[in-house]
This record gives sequence, C-alpha cells and structure tokens, in this order.
Amino acid sequence: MAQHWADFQYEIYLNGTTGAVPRLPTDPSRLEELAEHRLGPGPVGYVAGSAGDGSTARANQAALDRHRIVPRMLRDVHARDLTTELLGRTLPAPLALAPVGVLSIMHPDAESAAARAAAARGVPYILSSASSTPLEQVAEAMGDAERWFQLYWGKDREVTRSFLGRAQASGYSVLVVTLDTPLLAWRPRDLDQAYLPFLHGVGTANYVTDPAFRAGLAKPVHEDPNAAVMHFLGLFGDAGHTWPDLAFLREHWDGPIVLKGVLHPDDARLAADAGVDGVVVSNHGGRQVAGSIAAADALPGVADAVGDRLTVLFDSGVRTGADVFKALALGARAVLLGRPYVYGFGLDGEAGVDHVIRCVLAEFDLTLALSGHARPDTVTRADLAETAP
Ligand SMILES: Cc1cc2nc3c(=O)[nH]c(=O)nc-3n(C[C@H](O)[C@H](O)[C@H](O)COP(=O)(O)O)c2cc1C
Ligand SMILES: CCCCC(=O)C(=O)O
Repeated sequence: MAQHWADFQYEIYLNGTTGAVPRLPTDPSRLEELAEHRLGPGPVGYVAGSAGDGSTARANQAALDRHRIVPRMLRDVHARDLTTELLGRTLPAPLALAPVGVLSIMHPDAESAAARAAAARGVPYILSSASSTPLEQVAEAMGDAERWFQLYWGKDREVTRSFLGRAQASGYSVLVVTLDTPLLAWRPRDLDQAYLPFLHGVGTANYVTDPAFRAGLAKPVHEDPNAAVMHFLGLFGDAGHTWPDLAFLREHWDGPIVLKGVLHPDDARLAADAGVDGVVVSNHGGRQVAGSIAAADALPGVADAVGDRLTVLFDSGVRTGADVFKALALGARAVLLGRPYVYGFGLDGEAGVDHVIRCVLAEFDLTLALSGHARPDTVTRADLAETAP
C-alpha cells in the first residue's frame, strides 16, 4: 500500500493498543492551551501575543473559518501525491516552517532542533535573522536538507551584505525578505510583562557573530553585551526602505527572493515589477498591525493580481490541514506554519515539531481526499463557499 501522510492516524491508534497515547494533543487549540499552562509567562506571552487589541490575529482565524469547503464525491482519491513544485524545487507537501526568531525562549535546543525536525520530513525550514543560534550552526544540523533564510533588512548595508554571503555559503537557497517589521509593533502582552527576548540576550546570534556588525560596536560583545543588544535594536529594521532599494538585494543574492508581508494587490504588482520571485501573503500572525485585513481575505486579491507572475505563499492563521486546503483554494501555492510548531517545540522539542508537522499534513491529506482531490494543485476557489461573517 502506498504511504500517505494520512497514515499517521493509524500509527496513533495502533500505538494506543499498547497503551501509548500521543505525548502532545492533536488539536491545535489544546496544544496552545497546554503551552500557555506549561511554559513561562514571558516566553509564551511573546509567542501567543499580537499587536494592539489582538483583532488582527482573531480576524485571521475568523476569515479562514468563514470559508467552508464543499466536498466532491466519487473522484478516485485512492492514491494521492502531495508533492509540490515551487521556486524551482520539489517539496513533499505544500508546507514550510515559518521563520520564527528567538526559539531558545521556548526550548534550549533552539533552532537547530526545530530545523532537524523539518529536515527529517523534507519540509523546508526558514531560519529567522533573529535566531538564537547562528545560521552556520543551524545549517550544520540540517545536513543537505532544504533551508531558506529570512532576512531582517536593516539599516546597515554591510551587515545585510554579510548576512546574504553567509547564508549563501551555508546552503540557504531561498531568501525571504520580511517587509512588515521595519519597527517592532505595539504589543500589549509583552509590554505588560516588560518582556522582550532580545533584552535577555536572545535573538542576536547572527549579529554578534557577524564581522560587519561587530565593526559597528565601540567595545567587543563580551565586554559590553548590552551595548550590542541596543545596537541590534537600532539597526535590525529600516523604516526608510522603498521599492527601488530591492535592487540591492537582487544584486547580492543568486537565487529566488520572496517578499514576506504583502497584503495589497498593488504591492504584489510592485514586487513582480521589482523582479522578485514570490510573495508571502501574511500579516505576521497579527503581530504588527492591529485592525489590519485578515491574511486570508487579502490572499485572493494578491493571487489574482500576480498569480501568473509570482509564486504566492501564505501564512497567518494556519492551524489545521483544513486551513492549508483553504489557503490553496484561495490562491496560495503553499503555506508557512507558524505558532503551532512553536508550541509543539516548547512542549516537546524536536519531537514536538515533528508531531505538529505530521498532524497538519495528515489532516491536510485527509481533507484533500475527502473533498475529492488527489493532488494539491487541483484545488481551486470552486472548492469553497463563503459564509456570512
Ligand atoms: C514568536 C514569533 C516570532 C516570529 N519571528 C519572526 C521572524 O523572526 N521573522 C519573520 O519574518 N517572521 C516572524 N514571525 C512571524 C511568522 O513568520 C509568521 O508570519 C506568523 O507566525 C504567522 O502567523 P501564525 O503563526 O498565527 O499562523 C514570528 C512569529 C512568532 C509567533
Ligand atoms: C523584532 C521582531 C523580531 C521577531 C518577530 O518577527 C516577531 O516577534 O514577530
């Protein structure tokens, strides 16, 4: 019998016959509840929190929920293939792990362990610029598995140039440039606890190991670590960038470039005109602009504007396999999974990330089949009905 991601459910049931139950819940809300209960209030608040009144994060979920799948019957979905061609590579499924910085606040094994879990399933791992482990060390933990580098495009061109060179030398193949975080947003949950990971020395590993960054410090990092953190906070973002500045990145990166944080169809067109290869329709999980459009509501407009010119990816609100299906139906080629894997990681390290990847892909495989599809790329908007809010 062909192997399917869906087989994970029988693995769970069969293990149950010997008394073994999964170490983590399969339901994403229960996973989040458990994380809230077990992990430290500062770290879990940082992960779960969002901008302002939290309305964007809620809207992300509500928008996905408003779209309902209309399953089709008798379509021979016996043998399924989730393989997805994207940006010149073949992925086992339309899924990658979203860039999430500062992972050592959740588990001491940090990014290397999360990346190993992704690598073991062939799922691309997108390493954040703000990782707690230097990008070279994470690359080493991954062998030759697919890895992408997320750039915080900061104020210092030499640091940017150096990051791109280091990432390329370490085998990161796709550059994901995050546009929606030139400034850290107003985040009440963190403010009320006065908790910011960087001030605990987390999330600056790529910077403090970088010769160009160090050249901007008055004293060596070990002599004045706080000054290094303040220097990082001063330069990680640049609110002065405009579209023509992208030429600099295009010039210094040989490979696909994807812009993360695009919500407006006109910005998607500007991205295509700038010669990049893809966009991630994303509102950063509601962590940047409170009151913003839900990412799923922005997706069809962006897909209509540039779907034939750019690879359209999606994140912000993906919790389940059904959400993956809906994002594909609304025009995404693949999705990035964010908070759910971070909770799995916080609760059970590398095994927790593996668990979450398998849950999402098993449910996606089943949703696909039970809705009448044997492949992700046959899913279209006709598979959805939109219900009133
Ligand atoms: C704790 C945390 C840290 C994040 N760090 C980064 C980052 O360093 N770079 C980035 O581009 N996005 C970052 N993101 C945003 C994610 O890549 C992604 O857009 C977001 O998590 C999607 O929303 P969701 O997790 O609610 O689905 C972070 C998100 C969280 C929750
Ligand atoms: C300065 C923000 C870096 C991490 C990040 O992107 C997030 O917390 O959402």
